[in-house]
Amino acid sequence: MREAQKLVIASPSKGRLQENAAAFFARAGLELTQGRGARDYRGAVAGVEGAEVAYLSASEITRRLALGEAHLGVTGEDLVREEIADAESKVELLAPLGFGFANVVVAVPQAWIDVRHMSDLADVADGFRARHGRGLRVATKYVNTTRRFFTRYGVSDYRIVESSGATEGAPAAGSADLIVDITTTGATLAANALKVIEDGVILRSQANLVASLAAPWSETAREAARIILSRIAAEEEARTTREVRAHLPEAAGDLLREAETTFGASLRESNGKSAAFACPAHHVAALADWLIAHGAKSVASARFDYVFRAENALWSKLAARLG
Ligand SMILES: Nc1ncnc2c1ncn2[C@@H]1O[C@H](COP(=O)(O)OP(=O)(O)OP(=O)(O)O)[C@@H](O)[C@H]1O
Ligand SMILES: O=P(O)(O)OC[C@H]1O[C@H](OP(=O)(O)OP(=O)(O)O)[C@H](O)[C@@H]1O
Ligand SMILES: [Mg+2]
Repeated sequence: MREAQKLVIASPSKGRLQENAAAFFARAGLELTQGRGARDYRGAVAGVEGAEVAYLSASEITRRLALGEAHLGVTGEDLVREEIADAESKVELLAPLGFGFANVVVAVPQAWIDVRHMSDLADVADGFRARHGRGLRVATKYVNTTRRFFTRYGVSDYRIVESSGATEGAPAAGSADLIVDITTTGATLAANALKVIEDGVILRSQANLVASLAAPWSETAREAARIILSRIAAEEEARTTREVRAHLPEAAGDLLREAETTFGASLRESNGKSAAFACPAHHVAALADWLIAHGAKSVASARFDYVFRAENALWSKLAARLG
């Protein structure tokens, strides 16, 4: 009974997301340990009471989140949209994680030279049965995603051929006419003489940190989630922010305020001779140039390890949904 009250974090145990997910938790200073039992695939979070880790495939993680059998998980948005009916009400996508990028696309044989847009595909579908005596066949494991997208574009006369592997081979093998599948580099599509329909990118997916709204959010689970999310948020802010220190002849207030608004930086301290900003990492060079142009003698930037805030944005987002 007490076990069931713990926070369950589901982390990919195999496939494309495994290594990056482990690295993501490690960066946040969360050491996930794996239990000994190879059958068990359960672990813990070092130093965080009340949390346990379930190592599962990305697809199984998505299913458990929907069922409320895991509280937090790392999985692809493509799987969330496909596997969870009414995803908005069952889970909360807390944060995109910057890895596991892949597009879910509609792809047809390159030989279909007249088919470039979804409207062309709708025309083909309409005339296909008259010409071939049967409707179009679409090979995919993204059944729900395909149905929603095809309906939106008025493609109606088709049949789905469920495919769980080597989907790209289906048209050449003669078991389907076109496919809906996930692609990153496009190499597999090209190797199978397929092309992506121009407006046929259904979803630009990446790995997300996802919370279940259906899970039993006991006090223990909430407290563990709050701690874990504050570390994740602190690491994320540290990774995307730099401290910028400038030695200025006179740290005029107007100048500092202009620096803040122009570069999205926030002034942390200033004392007439020097000023320190927290600045988005991608604006550091521009801010430094600008400060030097406005009289700074030197500008140095440094990384933070963690930036903890009283207001934890990730936890606030989740708490608001949990009520
Ligand atoms: N090139 C890619 N191909 C497929 N998935 C990718 C790719 N890049 C990132 N992903 C993401 O990784 C998720 C898991 O895919 P992966 O193929 O690793 O699963 P798996 O654990 O091997 O399970 P399965 O056996 O069902 O494929 C995808 O749903 C997607 O979100
Ligand atoms: O656009 P690309 O970079 O070529 O990647 C796309 C391929 O990668 C995935 O398969 P995966 O290697 O995961 O094998 P699987 O089908 O066994 O899951 C996906 O199903 C595509 O087949
Ligand atoms: Mg795969």
